[in-house]
Amino acid sequence: MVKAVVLGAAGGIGQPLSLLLKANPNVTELSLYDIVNTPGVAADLSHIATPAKVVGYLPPDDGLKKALTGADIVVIPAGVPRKPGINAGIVRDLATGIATTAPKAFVLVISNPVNSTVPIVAEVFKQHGVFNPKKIFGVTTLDVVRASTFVAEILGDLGKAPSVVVPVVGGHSGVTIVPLLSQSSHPLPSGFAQDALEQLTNRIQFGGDEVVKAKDGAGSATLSMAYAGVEFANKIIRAVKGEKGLVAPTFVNLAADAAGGEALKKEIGSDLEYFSAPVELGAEGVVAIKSLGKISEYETKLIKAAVPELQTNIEKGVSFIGASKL
Ligand SMILES: NC(=O)c1ccc[n+]([C@@H]2O[C@H](COP(=O)([O-])OP(=O)(O)OC[C@H]3O[C@@H](n4cnc5c(N)ncnc54)[C@H](O)[C@@H]3O)[C@@H](O)[C@H]2O)c1
Ligand SMILES: O=C(O)C[C@H](O)C(=O)O
Repeated sequence: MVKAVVLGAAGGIGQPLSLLLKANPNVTELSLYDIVNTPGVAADLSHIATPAKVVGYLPPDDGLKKALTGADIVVIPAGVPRKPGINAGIVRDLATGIATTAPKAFVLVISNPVNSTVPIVAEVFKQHGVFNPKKIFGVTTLDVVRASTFVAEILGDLGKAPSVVVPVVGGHSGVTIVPLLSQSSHPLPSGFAQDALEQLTNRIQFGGDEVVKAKDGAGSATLSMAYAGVEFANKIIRAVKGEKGLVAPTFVNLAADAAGGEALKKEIGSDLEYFSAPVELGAEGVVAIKSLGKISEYETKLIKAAVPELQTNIEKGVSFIGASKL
């Protein structure tokens, strides 16, 4: 029995994400919460012949509390694309709901800027005395998905895209996104030039801009994000159901695994509180934060460039909650 909850379920990401969660036969309950339209989305999805019982909730009559009651996994795609200030308040309020109603749930944060919204969730949980770093995750899977696709394109065979694995570490915005292309399961063609490598890295780091531009500024990635979000959520659901050895890059508080977190800080040469690293998942959340392994000189430089930006983003999230207390 797995209850999944989507907060922001009527949005561009929320709807296809809810559809894909409804398609997972291991989900037995699916609660959809948004400030608009969830009854319609829920009625529509409820006709799909899969096990999940789907219910839509709106803010009146304690809708958030009802949606969250008994949640095992909460996915948050609520917010407005490219409006960090607005999203900070939305995520703070939703995190307060989770901390008071479902503090033991796995929380998967999609709302941007992930480098700041994850610390926001963590700070709210700390205020409520329910912080468990093993269960709060920033979803960076879209960067991983993009890396697989773009590498397969370069190899001239999109058929390989599903099997190309490239760890992407750091954070989820611009230069904080660090693809470890030297570790690609499918190596780049021999003689792949440094400037081509830099172009590919840049394309992964700024893949979001490509979509925003193509949509004429009317929105950002929604369908690929829903695909990526469910790829990560489904891994969490498999871990909750007892599967072992599942590893995925995700943005976590490094206290989630004290020894692994300390070792990672040494590797990146910084005592950042949060970082996206390959994480082993288990029924109780983070089992281990993995080493980055052997990385190239170029990737070392990319990490160096990511650290100060990450530090600023993390501090912004932490201080947003500090300031809200005043
Ligand atoms: N992590 C990633 O890789 C990634 C990728 C793409 C987009 N995003 C982010 O995801 C978020 C959503 O993007 P979208 O394209 O789906 O936006 P959208 O505007 O299409 O949908 C957002 C939904 O959130 C709802 N919402 C707003 N305030 C709410 C609240 N207080 N409680 C519940 N729901 C609320 C809205 O009603 C809307 O249905 C944005 O912050 C965007 O930047 C993250
Ligand atoms: O770029 C955005 O605003 C959305 C998202 O973070 C993305 O990577 O596509």
